[in-house]
Amino acid sequence: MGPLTSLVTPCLRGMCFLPPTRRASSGTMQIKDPLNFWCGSRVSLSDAKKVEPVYEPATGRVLCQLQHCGAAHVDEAVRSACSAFAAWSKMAGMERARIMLEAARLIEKRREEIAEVEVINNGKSITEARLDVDSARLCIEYFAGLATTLAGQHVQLSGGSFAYTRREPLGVCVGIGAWNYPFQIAAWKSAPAIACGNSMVFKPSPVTPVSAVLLAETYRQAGAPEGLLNLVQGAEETGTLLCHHPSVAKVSFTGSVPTGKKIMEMAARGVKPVTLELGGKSPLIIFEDCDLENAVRGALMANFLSQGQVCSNGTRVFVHRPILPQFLKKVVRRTRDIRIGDPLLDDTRMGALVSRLHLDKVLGYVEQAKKEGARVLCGGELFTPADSILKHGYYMTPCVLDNCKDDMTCVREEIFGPVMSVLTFDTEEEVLQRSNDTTFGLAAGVFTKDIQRAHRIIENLQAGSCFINNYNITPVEVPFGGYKASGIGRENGQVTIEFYSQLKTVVVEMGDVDSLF
Ligand SMILES: NC(=O)c1ccc[n+]([C@@H]2O[C@H](COP(=O)([O-])OP(=O)(O)OC[C@H]3O[C@@H](n4cnc5c(N)ncnc54)[C@H](O)[C@@H]3O)[C@@H](O)[C@H]2O)c1
Repeated sequence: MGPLTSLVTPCLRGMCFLPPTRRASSGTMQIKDPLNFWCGSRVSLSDAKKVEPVYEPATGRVLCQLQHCGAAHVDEAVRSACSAFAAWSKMAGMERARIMLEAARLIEKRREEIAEVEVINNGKSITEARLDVDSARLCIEYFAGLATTLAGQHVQLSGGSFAYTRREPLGVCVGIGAWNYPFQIAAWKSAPAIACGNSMVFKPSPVTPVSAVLLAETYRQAGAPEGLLNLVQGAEETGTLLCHHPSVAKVSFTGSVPTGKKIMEMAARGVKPVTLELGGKSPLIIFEDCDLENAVRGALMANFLSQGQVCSNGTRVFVHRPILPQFLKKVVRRTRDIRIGDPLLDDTRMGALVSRLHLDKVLGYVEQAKKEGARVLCGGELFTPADSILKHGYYMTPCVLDNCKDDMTCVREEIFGPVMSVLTFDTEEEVLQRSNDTTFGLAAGVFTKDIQRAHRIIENLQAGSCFINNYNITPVEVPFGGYKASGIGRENGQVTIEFYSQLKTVVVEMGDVDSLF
């Protein structure tokens, strides 16, 4: 595979894409246009707070230079969102829905282009990136439907008087995203926000700043007012400016627990509501009466999607002692078979981790696990694909650790890489106690054919997103979010409307005022 620069043609502004009949290849995309976006267009900063390189994980090559926003830029973006809010919040739900459905249609049309950009900036496989784009589109379609249903209540009072409630938007919402699902996170935050009549300023992770701008452009092309979704690029400093901005009504954050705590503290100072989607160290419990083939497939889905960089991953795999040998044999065989390599190829199942720094961190966790007594059954090593273009990419082999104990670092901390820790258990009571012995509470899963046991276990697991006989399935129609330190609030599902709107009560007097004075 060699550079194909002469074959590329621009399809989306600023990005070089192959014509629809050709596919992009790793190591060829150039990104020149600015990635900040407000007042309906991309903005180049002459006075950027900082400029730093963004990498292509598959090749280790610099993809573009990111301009970080300072206070004045954040203020411009928030003002842009304020002016869009004035128009958007007064539109009927049907009118908002129409624009959102058009945006969803445009995303479907551009599915391949967006997925390729995601792969090139994030390193995940194209197969997964396409599903992420689908999830983003479905989320926008789902909340477009809900936009038409927003309504209040009418309550009869005595003497012909009555009260009614109005479900109203909050104002300018801020979204701050992590790097593992860049496009999908931007959609999962903006869709419910705008369905409720809010506008948004979104800050992507500085590691993966490239795809969210395609979403902002798409809303605009679909007919949304200028400033409905704005993007400010940057890191901690830019995020802090957003959280403290006096015109911001709410902060919705996806990221790590330590950053989530800081966000909550900042929002508390302005008495702003928060949605926090944070990290996890979730248990997956496999009983001896399960369908073993399905349980093994579930364990792989629970650990190796997105190179293991998934918040809800079931990385503590508790296996009932009688089936441990069969489980390990099957899971190791399938893990060894995972095809690692160029994430833009259709048959690749595991691409590159997001950055050199993160790859080193994950490999460090494997070394630490070995020192603490865990046994590496497969993987956990640097991987260099045969294609020379990929030789500086951030690849590792997916790892299964056996002989794990509850107090090991690999069992207690979120590794956020392709590392599965296998533990054994004997009784239901024991596995429940051990599963819940964590400050996290994002997700949990159980494999068993005993339906009473399945529901009993799930009832007693302290986790917000649970699975019976499957894992990591996230339909947009159902709420997603965590218990305990894994978060506050929910994304997706009807309940999310409550996190992006507020209720006004109006009491209407039909008689005379009965004054006590
Ligand atoms: N629960 C979920 O839905 C979910 C989904 C994806 C990722 N995650 C979690 O995200 C983490 C990985 O993502 P990450 O490394 O990008 O997380 P992170 O916490 O380092 O950063 C997340 C975002 O916060 C910004 N940020 C950092 N410091 C800030 C501050 N002081 N004020 C405002 N913004 C600030 C970053 O620039 C980035 O955009 C993992 O812990 C993972 O579990 C959770």
